[in-house]
Amino acid sequence: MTYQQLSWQTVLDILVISAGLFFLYRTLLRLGTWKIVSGILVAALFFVVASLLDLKGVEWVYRNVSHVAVISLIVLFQPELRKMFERAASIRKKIDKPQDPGFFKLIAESLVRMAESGTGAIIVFPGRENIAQWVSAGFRLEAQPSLPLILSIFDHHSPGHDGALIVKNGRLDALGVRLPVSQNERLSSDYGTRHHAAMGLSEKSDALVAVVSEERHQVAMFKNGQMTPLKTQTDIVAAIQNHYRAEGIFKQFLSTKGSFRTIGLEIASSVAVAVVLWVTIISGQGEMIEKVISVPVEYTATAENVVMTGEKAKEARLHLSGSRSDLADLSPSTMGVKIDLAKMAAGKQTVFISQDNLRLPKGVRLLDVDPASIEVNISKLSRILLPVKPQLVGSIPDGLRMTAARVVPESLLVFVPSGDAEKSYKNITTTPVYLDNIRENTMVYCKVVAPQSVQPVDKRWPDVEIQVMVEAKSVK
Ligand SMILES: Nc1ncnc2c1ncn2[C@@H]1O[C@H](COP(=O)(O)OP(=O)(O)OP(=O)(O)O)[C@@H](O)[C@H]1O
Repeated sequence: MTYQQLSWQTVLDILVISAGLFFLYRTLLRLGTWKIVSGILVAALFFVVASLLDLKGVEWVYRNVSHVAVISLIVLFQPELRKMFERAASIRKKIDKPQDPGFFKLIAESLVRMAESGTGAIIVFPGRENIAQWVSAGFRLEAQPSLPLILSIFDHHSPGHDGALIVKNGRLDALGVRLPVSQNERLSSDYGTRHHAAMGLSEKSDALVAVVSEERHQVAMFKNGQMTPLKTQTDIVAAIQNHYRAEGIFKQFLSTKGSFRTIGLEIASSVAVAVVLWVTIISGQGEMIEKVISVPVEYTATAENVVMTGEKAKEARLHLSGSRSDLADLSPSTMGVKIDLAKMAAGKQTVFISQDNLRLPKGVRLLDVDPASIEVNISKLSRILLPVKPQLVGSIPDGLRMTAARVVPESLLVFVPSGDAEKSYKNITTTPVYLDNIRENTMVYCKVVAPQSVQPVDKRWPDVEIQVMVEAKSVK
């Protein structure tokens, strides 16, 4: 990248790519998919190095495999992509906040009390996203929260203590709800299914899940696939209040734990990777280059009463300029020079080849063309009757002689260019008839063979019948 190339668009381009890389990394880190991502990053790095070293073979493999790889990645990351889109769709949705200011203290106190007494519990506080698709079973409660009610729900003598309690709009909405268990290795196997279930829902949605550990006598909060053990009631109140605060898209993405130093380092790395990508691949693809290619010249049909005569140019060499990626994708067969004969009147015409009669892709410019113009001879047509002359090849076998070669029809009505050339058309011929194998009177069907400038009046050439009559040579 030279200084001249450093426009505001380039800077914006790099910043957008950096932001994309950073958010992608953060999202995948939160979802615990970073192992796959690091594999992809190593592959990408390998490609960048190969590109810098100009290793054509490796580049070729990457270019050809990349389309399949993109589809595979979409399939592989389908759950993550779905989650990203769902998250984006629910960004504007309002969160169902509890209205009672005493709610937070009440919940925190219940959690602390249960931790002290060693009562296992899971309480779910949904965020903006609908969690219905992830949870199952459970019983509708719709009750006003109170300390005795929460404690009795999770009392292990109570039949409804198994499963999670869902809190919506500051009310106890349902109990005994089953959550999706996390398949991630992020949470140590020292934790049991309660913790893995809380982790599972926090990975799949933006819900906050509070867990009280029966064994550890400890409260932990799960949000965005991260577990945070909390010691005091004040910390628990703060965590729940924080969850209900309107979170902007940036905060959601930054919500994975990390110090300012780590986040700063990640942002700097994203910018660095974006710059390397831009310099090695993107700017390379956008670099303007020139290319010379040969393309076919195509002619449309003429008007009814005229015909094109004389030599026809078949190919033109185009000198083009465009970005490396645009020129690499050019296919000469689909971008020929098109000469429109439909509206041309009789006479000699010169058609200049320009961008207008070429089907060039957007962004590709025509610098020069050889030939610069094409001579087109358009002649009026005359209607004449031309005899059909059979094309007889070889000779009749020994002992036989040909007495006649009749053609049906004997002549055909044709259009020929009028003027001086008109008289040069003496006849039209047929596809060959090989005489060497003819031992008796034979009839064969042949096609008409005529120059391009001779056209049948009836639009299509009829098949012609050739009768070859033979007889035995008389021995003298
Ligand atoms: N998918 C689930 N959804 C909701 N709750 C679940 C789910 N799986 C297990 N639980 C709850 O977790 C309890 C079992 O907890 P377990 O002891 O296996 O987990 P743990 O993480 O070790 O928790 P603790 O530290 O409290 O022992 C079950 O009785 C049930 O109440």
